[in-house]
Amino acid sequence: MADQYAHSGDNKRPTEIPALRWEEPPEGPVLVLLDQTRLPAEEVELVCTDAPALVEAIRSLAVRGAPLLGVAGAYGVALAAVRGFDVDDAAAALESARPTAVNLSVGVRRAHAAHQAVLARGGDSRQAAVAALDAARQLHREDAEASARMAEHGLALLDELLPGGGHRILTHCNTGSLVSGGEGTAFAVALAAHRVGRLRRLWVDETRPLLQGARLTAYEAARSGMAYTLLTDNAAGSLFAAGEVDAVLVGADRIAADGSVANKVGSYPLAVLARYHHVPFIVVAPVTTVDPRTPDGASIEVEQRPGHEVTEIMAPQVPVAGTEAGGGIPVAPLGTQAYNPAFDVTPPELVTAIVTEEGVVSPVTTEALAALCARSRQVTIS
Ligand SMILES: CSC[C@@H](O)[C@@H](O)C(=O)COP(=O)(O)O
Repeated sequence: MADQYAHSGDNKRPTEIPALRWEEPPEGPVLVLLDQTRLPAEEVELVCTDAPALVEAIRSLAVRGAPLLGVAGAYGVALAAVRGFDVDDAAAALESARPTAVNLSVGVRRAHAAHQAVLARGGDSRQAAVAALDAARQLHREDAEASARMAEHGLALLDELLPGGGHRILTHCNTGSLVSGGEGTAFAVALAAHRVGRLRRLWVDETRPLLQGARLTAYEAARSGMAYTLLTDNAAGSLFAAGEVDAVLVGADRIAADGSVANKVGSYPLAVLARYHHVPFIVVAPVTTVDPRTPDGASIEVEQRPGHEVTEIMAPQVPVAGTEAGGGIPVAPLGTQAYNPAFDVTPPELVTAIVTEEGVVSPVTTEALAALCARSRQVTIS
């Protein structure tokens, strides 16, 4: 395919964009988020001073992506604790802010458990708050480390599956430093391939309806200097048919015990296309995304988002109160019903491999995933 479709990012700014940070100004501790709803047009920060503000930021997707939701949730518990709010209430509200990404509840529970453990030992609320914050910081560091190890394992897998090099990788949604304490999941693998000169091109699905691919992945790809090309989600079929895709790399929001993968809606059709065209479909996710308590794909709760995200474009993320409208530009007749699941589920038989920081699972089976979880100190098998 002709190179006029490619965009070589020429912006050599740092590739790691801090998606969130903890700050302690004189007025009191805050969690500062890069507002992802405003990217790429503006780099605007959102300052959360309490858990309800963070819950709203999570619902509106100002902060998003499975690993980062876990880190944000943990800091949210710490924020409630250090500011003297009810920590149990905050933890419950944060955990239920979005249902599909298991990492959110993993992060919230980890900081909450650290807080509770100190109280149970007779510690005071200040000591308990310090423990919650330490747990959040530790999770943040672990996420960065996991990201680096996933990139190593993922690159080795690509080299094994595609020995010729010059990889043309298709990705969906956004999985880079905007969703992680490090360089992300699937995007981190593409970045690793780019750094060693083996990425020929990153194909970026725009990811309707909220355009995480166009707005965020293209933003990250441009910053990294890699060759990338944006396509509408429904152009992926013709790209496969033209023989232009060597591998698909996506992240995950929850991986059931049987290896079913919930990820951004549109991932499942890519897996079907990949199988038809004999292209590997690779999922990259930290071990915390594997949820042994969810037995199979049918048991994964898929978040349903408001219809206006489909019937309008450019809607502000805070909906217009008391109406179904989102305040954006209508692209469908008023009153049109919309089907808007945020995620879909890919069955394990369509997944070539799951890359984690603990290594690669391939073929994807219940037994192999259970062994992975048993090896990892981060996942407790019930
Ligand atoms: C590493 S990120 C994996 C997933 O969280 C990502 O692909 C995704 O689906 C994010 O969805 P979002 O609705 O933007 O939070």
